[in-house]
Amino acid sequence: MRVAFGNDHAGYPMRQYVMDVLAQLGCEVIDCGTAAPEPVDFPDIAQAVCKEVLSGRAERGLLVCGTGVGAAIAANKVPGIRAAVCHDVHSAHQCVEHDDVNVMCLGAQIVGPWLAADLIRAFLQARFRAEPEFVRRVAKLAALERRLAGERAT
Ligand SMILES: O=C(CO)[C@H](O)[C@H](O)[C@H](O)COP(=O)(O)O
Repeated sequence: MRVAFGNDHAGYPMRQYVMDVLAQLGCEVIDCGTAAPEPVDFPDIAQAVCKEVLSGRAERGLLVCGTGVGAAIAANKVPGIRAAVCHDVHSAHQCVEHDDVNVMCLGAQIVGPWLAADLIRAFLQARFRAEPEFVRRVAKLAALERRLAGERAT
């Protein structure tokens, strides 16, 4: 699987570890993160990762900031992106299975490396379950996004 990965400065300490986990899982990584500890702004990193996902160059996105929260807020501003902060393994797979999440966000200051590896594995191995209630709800998310975009334009 091709994965767009991005980290800000707060995610930087976990960067190499996450890259190694992705490599072990056989992923091809599109690197959108910072390779230096100097401060950068997570909205810029999130935007770059989301662009790769929306273009289809990456099947999933993975963002690591300090808490995962800022990255998720930023990613969810991008139409077509469904992002979630996941710090437990159940959410990491259910968010894909039920909600078709395409970008997972982690907090490098919140979870340790072993849990991060389990979360990444759970997220990447999960597949959307195209059952009527899940399809309907994801369609409603898209409809909500279109409606709000239309209201903003008027
Ligand atoms: O977690 C984050 C946003 O939710 C960021 O990665 C930063 O850690 C956070 O905003 C703190 O910023 P700082 O410049 O590292 O103090």
